[in-house]
Parts: sequence; structure tokens; C-alpha cells
Amino acid sequence: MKYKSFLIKYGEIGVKGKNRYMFEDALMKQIRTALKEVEGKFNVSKELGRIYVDMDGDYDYEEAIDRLSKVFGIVGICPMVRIESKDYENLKVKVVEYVDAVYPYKNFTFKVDTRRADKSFPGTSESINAELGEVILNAFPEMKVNVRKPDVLIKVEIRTYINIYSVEIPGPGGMPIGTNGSAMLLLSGGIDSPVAGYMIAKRGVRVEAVYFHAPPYTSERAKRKVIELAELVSKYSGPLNLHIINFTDIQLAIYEHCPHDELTIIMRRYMMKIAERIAVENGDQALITGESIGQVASQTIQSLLTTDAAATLPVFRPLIGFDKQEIVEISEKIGTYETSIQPYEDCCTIFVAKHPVTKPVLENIERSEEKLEGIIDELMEKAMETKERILVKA
Ligand SMILES: Nc1ncnc2c1ncn2[C@@H]1O[C@H](COP(=O)(O)OP(=O)(O)OP(=O)(O)O)[C@@H](O)[C@H]1O
Repeated sequence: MKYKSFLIKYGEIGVKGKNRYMFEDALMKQIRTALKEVEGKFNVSKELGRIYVDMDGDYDYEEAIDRLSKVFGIVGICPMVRIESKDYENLKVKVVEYVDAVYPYKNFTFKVDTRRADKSFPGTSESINAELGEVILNAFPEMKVNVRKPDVLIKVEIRTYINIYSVEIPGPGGMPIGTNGSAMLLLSGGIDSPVAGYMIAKRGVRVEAVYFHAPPYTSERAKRKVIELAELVSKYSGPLNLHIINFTDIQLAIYEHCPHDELTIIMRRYMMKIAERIAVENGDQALITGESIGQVASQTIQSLLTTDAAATLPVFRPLIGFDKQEIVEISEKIGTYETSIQPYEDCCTIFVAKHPVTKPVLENIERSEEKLEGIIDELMEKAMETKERILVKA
């Protein structure tokens, strides 16, 4: 059966009271953006406590569901039939037609669950449940009622119009993008940072990303991989700006002037500083990284504190308490894993010491960085000038 409408269910948390309309409007905007990429004509509208998507003519069902199931804020997508007439006899006919069209095999148990929001409609919810149940049983005697644990719950909502639905396809949950500010993701080609970006975007934060490459030490294909990862994240976050910075000269300077066991941490601190500059230019309120405690030498608590000290914006690390396996599971779920494990070089892994410091002390690191005085400001300026911005969308 080709549905002409979807009922969109959204989470209740944080949407009570005065903020509700803002949440709903932001969600409708994200739904419209997501459906722009789908073949067909869609109309998104709302009614108290409900958002609908109506299709005008033919459309790509699979693609529409796939796009909607990635819109943060949606908890369920219910393909539904809408009846404009409030005639009770007509409703009985339509309910039977609905069951017949949606369920070719009838050997299952069911229950009708009516919500009578329009109190002018005759009867009570219970009496309508009983009558519609009977009509369905008469039409399809092989079906059985089970009020406690039905295989299928047939929902009938009597509002401005009547909605009939029984299937709920899960959405990703979270909050609509744009309801919680914006942040800058430090996106590498690894497994973790795309997952970190996804998790913060899920809270309604608009993300943009920055990638540091080091040509000729890192290749065009490594860069292509990061663009691909940004595209995959944008399936959820919506279109995002990816900034690409040439970091080679800064890395070479650090390599030449600073102790080699501190290379990674000093490099990371300069990445933070540049990421923060771009973030501030664009009005972002935080940075995001894919770090988790103890994963590698540069992610011990001391290292994370030393990295933090390079930035004044707060650094969000949504994976901080996650095991690698847990991160891998999310990356598989959101579809970034296969791309992340492609074996291309990252600038951090090229200039790496055999025995990096695991417990850096901020004063020592700052003292080492003094060796860059006189050259680093200019190198940072030059790096900023290499900035390439790509608008990425899936
Ligand atoms: N080349 C880069 N460009 C932008 N951000 C980077 C880059 N390299 C590292 N980062 C940021 O620093 C974090 C820590 O990097 P590191 O290489 O130590 O960790 P990782 O656990 O391998 O992370 P990932 O899997 O995201 O690469 C990354 O999660 C990312 O946010």
C-alpha cells in the first residue's frame, strides 16, 4: 500500500510549555531539509502535538523513510491513512480497507486503540474500540482480538481529521538540529571523531568540522576519506561546513624545535587553537573531539587537561567514558565504520614519537612551545590562509 501521509512522533522531553513551538518548528525545518533530497512532493504541517508529512503524488517511499529515520528529534514515523470525513459508517469501511491493504495475511491478534480528541464525535473511545473491533472481526474472521498483548495495535485518532495507523518505524530520538547552538568538530579520518560529531548533533547542536592535513605526508585520498566521513555525518546533522587546513609547516616546525616525546601533545594543542579561531569566527560555542580517557598516550587525563588549556572554548568529548568496542558499535550503526577503517595516513600518525609523554605537565609543554616563539604566529596565520571550505551534504 502506498501511503499518502506520515505521522511524525517526537520526544516530549524539553518540549513542554512555551518552548514547544520552537522545538516543533525546528523539527519541521529539519524534516523539510531531509526530504529535499527525496524524489516527490512533500508538505510538512503541524496540529497540536502532532507533525504530519503529506505526499502529493508519487514519491520514493524507501528513501523518504530512510531520510526521516535520521532526523534528530523524531522518535517514530507512522505511515498512516487520513480520513477527512467524520462519518462513523465511513470510518468503519475505511478501517476494514486499511487492515486489508496493510496486512495481506490475517492470522494475527489485534486491538483497536481509539483516541477521541474531537469530543463532538459520537460515542466514547471504549465504545468505538469495541465497535471497530467487531467490524474488523466480521470482515476477517481469521483475526483474533487480544487486548493485553496484541500483535498489532490499530490506532484510530479522531482529531481535525481521522488518522489510522498501526506501524511505527523508529526515529533516532534526540533534539532537532538548531535548537542547541553550534559547535566545531575536530574531524580526523578515524573511527571516533565522526561518532563524537553524531552524538553532539543528536542533542540539537549544529556542527561544522575542521580537518588538518599535512600534504605531501598525507594524501589526497586521506582527505577524500574525511570528506566522505563528513558526508555520512551530514545524513544526520544536515548540511555542514568542512574546513580543511594545511598543517604541514606547523608540524615541521614542531618537529624541528620541540622535544620529540611531546610532539603529539603540542601538535594537538595547535590544532585546538586553530579550530577555536575558526569556531569563534563562525560563532560556534564549543569544540568537539573524539577522545576517550586512556585510549592512547595523548588521551590520559593529564594529556586531556594539557590539550584543554590550549583553548578557551569548552571542549565536548562525548566518548570520554566509552570503550573502543562501544564506539565501534555506534559507528557501525550510523554507517561511518567502513569508511573510517580504510587505511589512509593521518598527520598525527606520521610525526609520532616512539615513547610519547603520557603525563605531560602544562608548564613543561608551554616551555617547549616557547621554542616556537618568533615563527609560530606567522605559521598559524599562513595555515589559516590555506583554509578551504566545503559545504558537505549527503
Ligand atoms: N588530522 C586531524 N584533523 C582534525 N582533528 C583531528 C585530527 N587528528 C586528530 N584529531 C582530533 O583529535 C582527536 C584525538 O585524535 P587521536 O588521533 O589521538 O585519536 P583517535 O582516538 O584515533 O581519534 P579518531 O578515531 O577520531 O581519529 C580526534 O578524535 C579528533 O577529534
